[in-house]
Amino acid sequence: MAKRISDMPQLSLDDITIHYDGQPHVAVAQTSLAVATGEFVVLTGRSGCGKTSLLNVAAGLVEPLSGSATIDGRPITTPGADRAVVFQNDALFPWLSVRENVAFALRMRGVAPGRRQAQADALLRKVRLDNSGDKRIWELSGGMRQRVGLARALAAEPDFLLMDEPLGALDALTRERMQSLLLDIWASAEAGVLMVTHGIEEALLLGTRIVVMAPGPGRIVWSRKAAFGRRYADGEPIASIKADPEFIAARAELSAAIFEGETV
Ligand SMILES: Nc1ncnc2c1ncn2[C@@H]1O[C@H](COP(=O)(O)OP(=O)(O)OP(=O)(O)O)[C@@H](O)[C@H]1O
Repeated sequence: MAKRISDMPQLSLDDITIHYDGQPHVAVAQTSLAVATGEFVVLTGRSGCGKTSLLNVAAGLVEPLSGSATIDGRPITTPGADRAVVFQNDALFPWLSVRENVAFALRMRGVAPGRRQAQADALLRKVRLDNSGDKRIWELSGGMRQRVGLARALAAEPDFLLMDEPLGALDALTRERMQSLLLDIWASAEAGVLMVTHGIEEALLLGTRIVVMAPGPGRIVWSRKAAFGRRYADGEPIASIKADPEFIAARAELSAAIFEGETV
């Protein structure tokens, strides 16, 4: 059943400061970011500016020194079923088949045993792994593994999908296919997405909002809305979007925002 707008949750990070034990400086200083259902927020910026740290606060994996992390006012203190996390090298269970990896997440959600196989297969179809349910994890390519990780994340029916460089380890062609898959999934999942990437074009192609962080201390320095993903999802060829003067200008703007003030 479709959710009403008023039921749709919002993930809020307010005035977050992160300090790791033993470090002389804070990793992230007084940073605020919100993600609503239906948004695809892309977090980018130079290495070490605190992107993963901020995402990990949203995931409930890192506790901030100060500030508040909430979903609809409820504090985030631990990982929860309302958020699914996808990492670059997702830890799948190698002793289970592809289908069993996804079914495991369904079991965690309390889906009855008799319904898990059909639901797992439906999720595998969604990530275009229709005929791979019986395969073992070691038989899969990197891109296929990432898709199993995505199917497993979707099995939790999360309100928020938190992804840290999910496509970082993939070759250019697989990466492009996965970008379009991520857009399909986002369009159908009724979830809010927060994704970390180093890819400038990837950020513009996927994000409804792009947020740039800079280091020293980690903080947000730039943000803009984007609508290229809608065109991509509607079937416009990637080459045509990338050739659009608006895309070219946005890419230059984003690149300048990322590298502004860089001294090395
Ligand atoms: N577990 C940790 N313990 C100590 N310091 C950490 C830890 N995790 C991150 N840091 C430090 O916090 C700062 C921000 O790191 P973080 O990984 O969040 O940045 P990032 O923008 O995601 O970097 P990258 O793009 O290289 O992945 C860095 O200075 C890093 O060394």
